[in-house]
Amino acid sequence: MLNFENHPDLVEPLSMEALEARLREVGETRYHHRHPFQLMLQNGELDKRQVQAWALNRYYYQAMIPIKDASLMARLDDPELRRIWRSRLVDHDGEKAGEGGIERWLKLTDGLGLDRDMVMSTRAILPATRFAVEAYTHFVRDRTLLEAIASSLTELFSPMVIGQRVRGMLEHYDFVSRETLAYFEPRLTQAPRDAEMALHYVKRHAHRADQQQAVIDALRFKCSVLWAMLDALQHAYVLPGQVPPGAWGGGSGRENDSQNEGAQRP
Ligand SMILES: O=C(O)c1cc(C(=O)O)c2c(n1)C(=O)C(=O)c1cc(C(=O)O)[nH]c1-2
Repeated sequence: MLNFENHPDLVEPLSMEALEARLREVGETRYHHRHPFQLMLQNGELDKRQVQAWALNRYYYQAMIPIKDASLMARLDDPELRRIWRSRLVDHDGEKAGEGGIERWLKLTDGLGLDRDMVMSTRAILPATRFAVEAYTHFVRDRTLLEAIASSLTELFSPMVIGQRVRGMLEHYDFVSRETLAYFEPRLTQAPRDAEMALHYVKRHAHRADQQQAVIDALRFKCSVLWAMLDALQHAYVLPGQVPPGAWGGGSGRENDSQNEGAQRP
């Protein structure tokens, strides 16, 4: 039976070990490895159009991650911490054009036959994708530094979900390859490095019960962001839902593609 971590709000501070255990419990119950869309993706139960929709929408998350990291970095007054955090920007943006995680994500959308300009314009993403990702960037900008750093702790759990996803996708879909999924390979070392640093910071800085509660809530919030992104895909492209006006409805998105379905022009 899943426990939805029904703990009362903290009154007394937890030990560092107990705080970490509580954070891991949040991930176990709320992270997107349990989402039905993620399960369908890794079990080969989606068709190509649904996988394309996932890659197209997730591009917006990828594109906004360095922006949220830059806003977080602007608030770090310790050069050592800034140096460490800076590696996240380099991971995504690369040292020069044609490198980095965003570029590797575009290799995935290219490989799936989506038009780069359409993907990069983000004009065809779902409204709920946009709102969820913006909620994350605004959270990091507006909340305390401790909460902002804690909200990245979902990365403690991402290697597990990435491993399952890549294995499942390679096994089940003939329209993806190791090359098109190359985005995920470096994440398996980058994410643990980043998550360790964030966890270390949180354990050192969240002493009081209210600070520890804020950290737990920040991680729950971030799990909700990722969950809401998959809910949006599930609703629009899997359930007998409806693709919202202006969002991608099928086809490559290139101007002259007769496969393009309705709904593309906002
Ligand atoms: O594929 C995934 O399931 C997954 C999850 C997450 C996450 O848990 O937030 C990130 C990523 N990927 C990722 O690639 C990434 O760069 C990333 C950055 C962050 C963050 O919060 O700063 N999360 C994630």
